[in-house]
Amino acid sequence: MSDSSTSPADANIPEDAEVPDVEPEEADSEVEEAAKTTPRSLPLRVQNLRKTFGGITAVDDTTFSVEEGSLTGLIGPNGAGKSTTFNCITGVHTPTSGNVYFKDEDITGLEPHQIANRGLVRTFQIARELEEMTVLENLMLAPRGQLGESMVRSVLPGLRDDVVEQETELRERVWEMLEFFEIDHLAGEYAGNLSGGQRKLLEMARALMTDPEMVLLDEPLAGVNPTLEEKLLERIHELREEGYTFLLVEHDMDVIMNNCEHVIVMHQGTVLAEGAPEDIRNNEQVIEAYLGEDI
Ligand SMILES: Nc1ncnc2c1ncn2[C@@H]1O[C@H](COP(=O)(O)OP(=O)(O)OP(=O)(O)O)[C@@H](O)[C@H]1O
Repeated sequence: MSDSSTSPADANIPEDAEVPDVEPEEADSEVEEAAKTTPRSLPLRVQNLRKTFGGITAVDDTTFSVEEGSLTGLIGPNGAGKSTTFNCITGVHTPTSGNVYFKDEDITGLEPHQIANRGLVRTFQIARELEEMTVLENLMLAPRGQLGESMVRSVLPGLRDDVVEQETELRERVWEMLEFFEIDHLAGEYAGNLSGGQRKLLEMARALMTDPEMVLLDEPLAGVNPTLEEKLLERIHELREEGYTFLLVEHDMDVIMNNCEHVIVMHQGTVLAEGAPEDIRNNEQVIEAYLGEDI
């Protein structure tokens, strides 16, 4: 799904260009060392986030960040404030106080579509109106800023060439996405007829059609059978290798512990602990918060 582009190695280098006098082996190890020590950037930063509903404090002074290109898990017992945090990040709720930054830009209080336009999206359940459309139509309608829709073409004779071209490109991208998620055989099926797992694949494909940099997944595996679960996780890992960043809320601890490289634990509206899965699994405070549930 990544664009094919010219690699630096393919670039034309003039014959008389000055070449640094470094032994190749030495240069390699320097690059490797730099990669190990250079911290990755933090596209998402949540700072002192607070959200109250009347007298209930759902999120209370929550601060965390997510590293670029990571698959980070957000966990916590029921009522810990995970969904409210998600909703504050993606513009569904306006925080009572605190800030959300995406790529160093303050996105606090923006509308969901404004946040999506900046490259931060979440998956949404397929709404009723979309259930009455085919899988293909669902994806055609998903991307931002598209001019060309089949419907527009049918009502506007003599569309501009650039609009037709845009629709052709869009169609190609939709088929690429359908094939990537292995749901191309369902292109003509109404979304309302899909199984729970197939819906999750479509939800994720819809989110990716907006060309995001970061995807927030709220329980992407709920109700998904093991075969589709494996497929979905494989796709998430492939996308992460391409550079996408993921924040994942999931109740299934095995999924979190086996797939995420960093885990943030919320409890009573705030961050209780964060770290590598093995550290979280052995963290006394986390074990206590889950009251002995298996983690
Ligand atoms: N719209 C709302 N109105 C009133 N209280 C709310 C609202 N949304 C969430 N809450 C309360 O805020 C607290 C945190 O809820 P939230 O759904 O964010 O937790 P969660 O960690 O996602 O829980 P779960 O894992 O059960 O989905 C809970 O006490 C919940 O009852």
